[in-house]
Amino acid sequence: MSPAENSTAETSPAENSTGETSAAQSDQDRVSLIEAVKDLAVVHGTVTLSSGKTADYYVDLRRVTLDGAAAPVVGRVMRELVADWDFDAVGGLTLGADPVATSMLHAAAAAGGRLDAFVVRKAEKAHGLQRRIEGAEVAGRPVLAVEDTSTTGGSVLTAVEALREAGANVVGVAVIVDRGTGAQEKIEAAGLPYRYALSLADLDLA
Ligand SMILES: O=P(O)(O)OC[C@H]1O[C@H](OP(=O)(O)OP(=O)(O)O)[C@H](O)[C@@H]1O
Ligand SMILES: O=C(O)c1cc(=O)[nH]c(=O)[nH]1
Repeated sequence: MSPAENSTAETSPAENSTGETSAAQSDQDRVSLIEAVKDLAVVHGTVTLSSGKTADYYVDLRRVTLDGAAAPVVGRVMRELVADWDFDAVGGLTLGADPVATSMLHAAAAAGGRLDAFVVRKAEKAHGLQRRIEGAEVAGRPVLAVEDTSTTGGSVLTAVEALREAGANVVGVAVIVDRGTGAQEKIEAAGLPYRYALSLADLDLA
């Protein structure tokens, strides 16, 4: 088998031999992701959010990013969302960001590429190697900061601050669901481009 044939055989059904997702597959992935978020993650009722504010619905994306069928879709959709950005490692503030980053790592591998991942701890670990950022070394590298959902943008900006302190070049922020409550403005004010895969309108929450 030639190297080209071999690489085709190793790609996922969603990818062609160059690792690009076809337009039809992208559309199908987006529809699947919207369905998964609506079915698994949207919970109606009064909830207290990370920021301390209250809201009348919650989007528990961990139920999607840790779902065996939906997680690979998350990886493909998020890679496609930032396909024109240049980075070689991905991660964010634990815990919501972690499976988003690893889904992208696996999607890249399935497409014959490579993407490293890292986890930004909420606080530096007090024992062991006492690291704040676990996994791939980020110093001097172009990295993408991800999040499952953003409300105020505070969590992902905490990660961005830690990454910048560690010497990473954060190229942008990407999240699965944007709640439309000020994250975009805050992240852009920090000098970063911001993209989201799904808006409230996509989830019939607007
Ligand atoms: O944009 P923000 O106002 O920061 O809110 C969004 C954050 O809230 C949730 O995490 P949470 O704080 O519940 O912690 P967890 O990821 O450890 O579950 C979510 O996963 C985001 O990280
Ligand atoms: O702001 C938050 O804490 C938050 C909102 C949301 O919809 N989902 C979530 O996991 N966190």
